[in-house]
Amino acid sequence: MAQEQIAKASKNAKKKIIEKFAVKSSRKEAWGIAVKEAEEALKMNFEERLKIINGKKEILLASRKSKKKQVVKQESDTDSDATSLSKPDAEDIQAGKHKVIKRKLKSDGIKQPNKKCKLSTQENNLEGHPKVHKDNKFVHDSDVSDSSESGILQSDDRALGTHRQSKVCLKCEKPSVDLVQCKGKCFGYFHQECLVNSSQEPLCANCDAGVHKCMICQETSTETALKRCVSSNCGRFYHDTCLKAYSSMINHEGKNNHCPLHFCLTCVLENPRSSVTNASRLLKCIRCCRAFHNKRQCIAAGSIHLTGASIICSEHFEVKKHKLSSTINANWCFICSKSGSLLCCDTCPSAFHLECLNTKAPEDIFLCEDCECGKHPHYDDIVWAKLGAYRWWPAKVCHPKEVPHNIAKESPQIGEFPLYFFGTKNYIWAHRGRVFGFQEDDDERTDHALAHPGLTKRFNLALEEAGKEFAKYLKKKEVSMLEMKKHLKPPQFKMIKFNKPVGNVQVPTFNEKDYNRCDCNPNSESPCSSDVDCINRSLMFECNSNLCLAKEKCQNQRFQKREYPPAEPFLTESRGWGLRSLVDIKKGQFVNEYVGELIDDEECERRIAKMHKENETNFYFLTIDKDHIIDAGPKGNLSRFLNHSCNPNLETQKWIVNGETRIGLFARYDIPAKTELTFNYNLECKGNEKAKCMCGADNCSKYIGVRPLNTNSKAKSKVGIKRKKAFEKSKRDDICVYCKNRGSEMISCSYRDCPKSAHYACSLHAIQSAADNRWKCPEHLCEVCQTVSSKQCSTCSKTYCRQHYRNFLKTTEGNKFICIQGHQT
Ligand SMILES: C[S@@+](CC[C@H](N)C(=O)[O-])C[C@H]1O[C@@H](n2cnc3c(N)ncnc32)[C@H](O)[C@@H]1O
Repeated sequence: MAQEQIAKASKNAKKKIIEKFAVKSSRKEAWGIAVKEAEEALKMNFEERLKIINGKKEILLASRKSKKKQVVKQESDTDSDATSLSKPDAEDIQAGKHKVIKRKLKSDGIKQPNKKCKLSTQENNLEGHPKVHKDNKFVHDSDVSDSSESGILQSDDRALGTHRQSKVCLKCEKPSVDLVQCKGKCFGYFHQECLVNSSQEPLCANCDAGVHKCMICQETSTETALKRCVSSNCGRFYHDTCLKAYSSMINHEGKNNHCPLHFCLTCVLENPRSSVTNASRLLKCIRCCRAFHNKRQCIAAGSIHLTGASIICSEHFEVKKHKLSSTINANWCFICSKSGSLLCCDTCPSAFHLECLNTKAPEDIFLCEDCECGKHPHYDDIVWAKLGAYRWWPAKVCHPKEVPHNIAKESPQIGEFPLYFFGTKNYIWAHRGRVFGFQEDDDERTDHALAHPGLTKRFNLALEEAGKEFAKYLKKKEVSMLEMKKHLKPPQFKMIKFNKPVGNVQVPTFNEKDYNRCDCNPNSESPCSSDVDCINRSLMFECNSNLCLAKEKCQNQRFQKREYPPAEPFLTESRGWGLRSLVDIKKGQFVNEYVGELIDDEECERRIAKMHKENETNFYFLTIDKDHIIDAGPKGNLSRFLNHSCNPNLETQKWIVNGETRIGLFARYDIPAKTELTFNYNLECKGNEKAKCMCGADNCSKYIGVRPLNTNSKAKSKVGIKRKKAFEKSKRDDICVYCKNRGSEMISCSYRDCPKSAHYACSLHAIQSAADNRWKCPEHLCEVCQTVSSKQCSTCSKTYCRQHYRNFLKTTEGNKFICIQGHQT
């Protein structure tokens, strides 16, 4: 009874206002009365609203019904003004052809765009009051009641109203400020009546029964079979396998075991290899594991806002038979653009040849990669859209806030969003099953135009408009990408200064006795630099800071002093993060040391297997020798961001620093500031086998670790071997200095430019007894103590170290050395 009175009073008040306005003679008086009555009417609305807030649903329904009646009346009043949607290509399609399409669509069970289609025109709606042609209206009665009954509000933020601060009941999905938190493990909120009545504590049915729904596969399992998100107050459950499969599919591992509801899916899909640092609030889907930043470029179009933090995402769109809600697939392959027998995605228009996908026909339904990851259209996307018999037509995905009033107020189904058709200026509510992304040059498809000689002006206009909008869209996207990249931080790792041995890995302890002091004059301008012939430097030994006579002036302690030119990680186009220098670098300059955990081969294989299992694609293993591998994954320094290139600007060199072998990166040529720094991974960087190389170099071998094409001697860089001058293989002796035979597995003498080689097996004893684990041919070892020699007899090539040479060598007139004992001439 009360409702009727309220509705009647409100109607009367409005009527009176209009009447009073009509009285021209007593305008002032009428104005006064009108204001008074309008106030009353407003008050009435306020009361109405209060009642709604208090949960008096009947009043809400009554008010909606009365409003709807008005809309219907308005529609019938404006019949004559409206323009109906002209079929975009009606003129183009010859009658027969058109019929064929119609028949096909009919047989597919797809509804034709008829008088009930969801359309309107901009001319009528953008300004002033909306005028909707009867034929263009598409609000189904069922839609309105559907949404109100399921508690789903419009996707327009304005509709949130008092629900912004409230929570959502996880059973009936209605937002309310009056909810009780379940005392079980789910931490969910429910209406009292939605909880289990029998239990003493407030418990939801799932917690009461000890079962929960996996937010990924949506199947219910017992608590023991599921894993709960570690985040406090999250309480979402997942099957471990589902979580792993999902993480690898979207190429993102939840930080510290947090579930996917703690990162923005859109940001992750756009930058899978980066941790997204934008901590702005996330809108979380109450039905699944998807969350988005509360920004129009992040949120999936068609998601329904329930509260300021909860949505039902567009993934939950359901095909309804009575609506234009089925998916229409393209009749060409999205890879090769040709027609034929196609595998159609179940939820979007994409279609593929099995051969193009290089896969077998799935037994179950097929979802394309984008749909599987949950990559849905976003607001402002320029798309191709199809409505029944109409041809694929360029359109824009609009935000419900930005469409004409009469379109916006229509209550959409979850997953539906308004589309604006270029050229025709029509609006329609659509879903992801009817749209696919516009691409660069789509507006210049002249072949398409040629295929349809009768192409209408309107279609051309639509293409032109879409092209312009798309260019704007790309520009905007680029700007926002750049902006986003500025806020992105590289994935986290622990910064360390030196290699950290792990497990059984041993590093040699430094013994001062084994150290060879160089001959450099400590008083010279730059002792131990590349300008002077420092014996340690030539042998790729660093001088010891305590023992080198040059002390602080010594220029051969670059690893120890960490003399790295400043560099910064940056996000590359296709290779994840890379490193670039902030200053100019000179040829031969020490750039960085590759540091990380020092592991053995066994541990390395174990780590690689684990990473392969988890579909990890970034590997940070660099081999020093078969027992020592550096893993810069968990711990390292900036060098871990160095990407591979088939034509790199850095090369690796093995140096001995206080008895330990370390790997340094040195410039192959002058490198200007802001250039990406790269080195050739060769086979020394494990884990990248078969990985496609995206270095873009002219000589790229297409795969990381495969020898680059057309390499010249300059481009060759072998990890761990420094050669001051090009060490061309052809110039090397291929006869073993010990057994005098040729053969494979030869190693080269590490002394300067010495061309001598030996079989690995033959030289093993020498390597093992060498202080630095490196082989030098016997010629370069002191005849007495087998340490590195410093002087050599110019006649017989016998060599002696600094301690012993005076006993065995004498200087000749020509300042050469010769054995004291002399030689037979
Ligand atoms: C040492 S990490 C380099 C840093 C890495 N890009 C990142 O984002 O952390 C090596 C990994 O980077 C990627 N990568 C390096 N160079 C590449 C290249 N030329 N092409 C494709 N991927 C590359 C591969 O995934 C490789 O396993």
